[in-house]
Amino acid sequence: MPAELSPIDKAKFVAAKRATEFVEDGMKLGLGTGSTAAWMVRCLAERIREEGLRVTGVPTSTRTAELAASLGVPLATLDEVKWLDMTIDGADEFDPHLALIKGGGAALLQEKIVATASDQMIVIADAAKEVTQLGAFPLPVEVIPFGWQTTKALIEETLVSLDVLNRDCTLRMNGERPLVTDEANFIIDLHLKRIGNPRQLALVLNQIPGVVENGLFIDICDIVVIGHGDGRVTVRDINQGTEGEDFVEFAPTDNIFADIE
Ligand SMILES: O=C[C@H](O)[C@H](O)[C@H](O)COP(=O)(O)O
Repeated sequence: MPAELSPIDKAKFVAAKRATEFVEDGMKLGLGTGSTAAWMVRCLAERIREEGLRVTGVPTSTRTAELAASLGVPLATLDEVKWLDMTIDGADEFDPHLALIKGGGAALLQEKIVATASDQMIVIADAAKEVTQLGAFPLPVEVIPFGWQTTKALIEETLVSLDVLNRDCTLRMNGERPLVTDEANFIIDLHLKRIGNPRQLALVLNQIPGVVENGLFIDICDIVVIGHGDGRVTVRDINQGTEGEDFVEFAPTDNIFADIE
């Protein structure tokens, strides 16, 4: 068990813990990917152990699948369950409309499919992820490896025509080699000077041959749970137009650190 969590990890933990309180017995649940989503999987596993909560999780990456399986969270594929009650996932940025940039962990494709197939998407994030305008975080785009350089050039041309390109797009690397996603694709990160119209950008990007999906999630997220390092959580519901503040006791048990060195 780590001696002390950093304030940012505490913020992620409290957001994740609060979000798992939305989970009800019998739910089919999309399990997001990333460091914040990993806390959610740990908190969920704790509820399963302690309360006998019954859920079926649909993971959005092999990483999440391995973590959830190792902690005893029952899993199924999306094709087995077809539709989900809720997805809980992290984000790289969220704006006042709860539009998101996702894909910093290269899992955006499965994440978008799973979130879209859910009645409700809850995003969990530390407060630093909140922005007034998306786009400071490089926008990840998943492309097929065939002809990726041509696809990248077409993306850049499109961004120039929309007057949003800041500097050349970059192929995401894993050491010396291109990073390969769970779907055996590559990721191109887009460096934007501004997002422009995110809805238009998302549509235009997906029309470029070779592009599989982009990391803009628009009108998908319903609730954001924002964690703070002192244990406060802000719950913002875009459909209800409500915002409330809570406090989550920061008392993680030894069990919750079981998979952490
Ligand atoms: O591809 C990865 C996902 O979209 C993550 O949910 C996102 O990058 C946030 O990750 P983290 O919680 O580690 O900041």
